Amino acid sequence: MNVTMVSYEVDPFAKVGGLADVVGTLPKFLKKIVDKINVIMPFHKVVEENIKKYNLPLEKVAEDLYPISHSFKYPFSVYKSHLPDTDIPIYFIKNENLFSTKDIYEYPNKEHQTSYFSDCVLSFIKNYLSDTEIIHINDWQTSLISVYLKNNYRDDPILSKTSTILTIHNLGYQGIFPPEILNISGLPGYLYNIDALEFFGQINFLKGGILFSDIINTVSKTYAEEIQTEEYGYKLDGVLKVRNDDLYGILNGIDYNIFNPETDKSIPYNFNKDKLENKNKNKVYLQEKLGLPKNENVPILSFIGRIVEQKGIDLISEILDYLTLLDVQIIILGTGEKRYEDLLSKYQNKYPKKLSINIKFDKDLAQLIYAGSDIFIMPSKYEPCGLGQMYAMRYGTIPIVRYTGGLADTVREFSCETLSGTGFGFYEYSSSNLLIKILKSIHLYNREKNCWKKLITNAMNEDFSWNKSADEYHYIYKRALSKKRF
Ligand SMILES: Nc1ncnc2c1ncn2[C@@H]1O[C@H](COP(=O)(O)OP(=O)(O)O[C@H]2O[C@H](CO)[C@@H](O)[C@H](O)[C@H]2O)[C@@H](O)[C@H]1O
Repeated sequence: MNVTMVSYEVDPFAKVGGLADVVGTLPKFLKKIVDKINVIMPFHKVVEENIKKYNLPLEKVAEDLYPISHSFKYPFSVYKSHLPDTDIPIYFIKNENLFSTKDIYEYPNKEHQTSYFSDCVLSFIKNYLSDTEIIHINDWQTSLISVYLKNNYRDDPILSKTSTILTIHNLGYQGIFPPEILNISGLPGYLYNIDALEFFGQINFLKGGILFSDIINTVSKTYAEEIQTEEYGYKLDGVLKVRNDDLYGILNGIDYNIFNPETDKSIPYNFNKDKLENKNKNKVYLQEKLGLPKNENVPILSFIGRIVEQKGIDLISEILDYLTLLDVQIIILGTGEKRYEDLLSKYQNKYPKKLSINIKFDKDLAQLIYAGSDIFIMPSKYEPCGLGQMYAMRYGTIPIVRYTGGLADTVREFSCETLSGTGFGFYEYSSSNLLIKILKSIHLYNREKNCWKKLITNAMNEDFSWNKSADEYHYIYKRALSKKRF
């Protein structure tokens, strides 16, 4: 079984969110069960920086290649490296004009960039990775790959032999553009049709991925159900229901070797569940680093993530004033929508001794926050899987979540009576529900020390490694091979 994964982000070469973590780690676990695995991504500007930072090799393997159908007849070259500490090849599609923005999602005409990239990937696979049997695409940016394959290349002697899997990491982002993009991409005009890519007078790339991929999956079982409802379906629930027989939910894992509090080099004090005093030392180190008063007895609440509506930022900001009345410290790390960034930054000036608002992307600081805080809040409006809560639990930091999507599948409500459970959560999306769970956890932290310790142990005992999920991917790969849709 030969698999080629395609993604816009792969850690550590370019990362904005959880997609990068998944495509950066899943191939390592799939390697044990498939014959061959390759990864392809764009040569974003930041890739070069990270290749140097992580001291990884880079060689040019092809140049003067062209897309097959796309109307942009610009040449591209291909560079090769490997995923760190593995021999898994990763190929970068390079075109100076199309992938040169500092922020990887900043390019003004994203439909030009992503359609060009998708066709270039197929051109490269046809010429250099022709033994590929499964192309595993991710999110809307790579969705046109399935559309090209099942329309433009259905008679191509090499490409027609490949099966496709689409993983939806976030249905909230679909890639919706004016109809002219069909012509520019070199895709047939008949796709402007309600049963194909047409979507309220526009073209929807993700809809194309859903309709033309052999198998579709999303990143938790609950989210796979939720997206077939009007509330979570972002107007694609009907299309997803049509593909219900081929739609799976496979929970993401995390890399237990990298995210290991016992060996993690990015935190000053390593720890495990029997040596929690070192977790507190990380806390004091974190407080000092962020200019908060040093006190290992005050609970730290943290949030790490993209600062966007999805993540429940409005709920957090609604209760910040009240939280500062309590003896707690709050740390926020993230970037995203300017309106939320500005809103949070205002609180920083108001409560400098209680709050640390960090509007930036900083992987090392993220690790330190997972390790040094006590409670991790993730009150998402919707959450396909969520990795933050899993990292937090691995580092003995207790999650408070809204029970939706992957958060519902990974966090179990703790009870001091039965001593079972791994965190706290609520269902109805409201700031008072979030506040109640925060108050409850602070009460346990301060007054029920034994309960709290058991809760930490339970959270640290959870197994969110990739092994089980990699087996499930293996299963859907087999299904994709046996079931080609057209
Ligand atoms: N400012 C910052 N500095 C440092 N690190 C930062 C950061 N902001 C975010 N991160 C990191 O980015 C990752 C975020 O991953 P999540 O899965 O929680 O959310 P995201 O919405 O990006 O992913 C989407 O895809 C993933 C993968 O499938 C799904 O889990 C999720 O539900 C879906 O929304 C974590 O590793 C976090 O530590």
